[in-house]
Amino acid sequence: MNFTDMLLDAERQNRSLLCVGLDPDPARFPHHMRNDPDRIYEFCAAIVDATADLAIAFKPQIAYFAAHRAEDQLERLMAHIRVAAPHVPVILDAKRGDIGSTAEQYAKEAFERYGADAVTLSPFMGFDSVQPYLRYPGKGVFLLCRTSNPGGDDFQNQRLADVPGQPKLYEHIARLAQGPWNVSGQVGLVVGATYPAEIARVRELAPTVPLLIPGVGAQGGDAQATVQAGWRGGAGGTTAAVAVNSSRAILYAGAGADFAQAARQEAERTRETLWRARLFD
Ligand SMILES: O=C(O)c1cc(=O)[nH]c(=O)n1[C@@H]1O[C@H](COP(=O)(O)O)[C@@H](O)[C@H]1O
Repeated sequence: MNFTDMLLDAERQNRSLLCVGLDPDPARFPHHMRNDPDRIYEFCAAIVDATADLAIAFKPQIAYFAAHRAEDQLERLMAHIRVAAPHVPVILDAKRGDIGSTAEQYAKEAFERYGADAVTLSPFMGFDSVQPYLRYPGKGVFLLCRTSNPGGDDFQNQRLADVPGQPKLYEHIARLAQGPWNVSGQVGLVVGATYPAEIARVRELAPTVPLLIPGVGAQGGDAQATVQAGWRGGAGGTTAAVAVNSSRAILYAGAGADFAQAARQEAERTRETLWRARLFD
């Protein structure tokens, strides 16, 4: 099954638009595990087990593993997700972007070493930097488009004088993802939940691509506005997946021995809010 179908299938099975972000920070671990990077796998596996029936996707952030020399724990975690949640796709958040020959190595890392179903990429270096990922059949890529951080304005909101219609950079990226760059049919976009008006604009320009939308929870994005702007589904309509990511608000919902249960409760609450927001579409 290709990545886009996996997402839609997980949405149906788990009745969820919630992407559970796996950003393990040992300094914020529950008291009995605090500051112990050797327990990254154990922490994340407990979160996966507690939310396997609630997530449309899992999104491990690679820096949180690499910073602690914990790539081997990420490998184990990927293998664990395959067993504990075989119906939930995994988006490796790596935000790669490099010349083609180097991108080939990054693609191999994401798809062969870690076995990810999709990866996040920066489109800044152009199409040849994205192409190596598109050669992996069925694998997804999410291009950064309108990111959730305030500094996203610096480039993404600037107009491109040399492109017909003088679109903003993020609008141009959305058009490329919907059209000429989407040679694999598995290209999606990253749009921040902190900017619902821009999510709606991206949806207008890219009606059928999956959207990864981080920024609810710790960053304060509006979950309901996000879904209303980005979700396209239901009978007769265009079906385009939306995965709304929350990391810290779920991972660190509790600091006691019952942290996984606390994470589940927060995930359930967020999933419910997102799921109900579809009804206003
Ligand atoms: O690509 C991403 O996942 C991403 C893009 C973006 O625009 N904003 C953003 O926050 N992210 C990631 O999404 C996660 C957000 O985490 P929380 O703010 O804790 O929910 C982090 O892993 C970020 O690196």
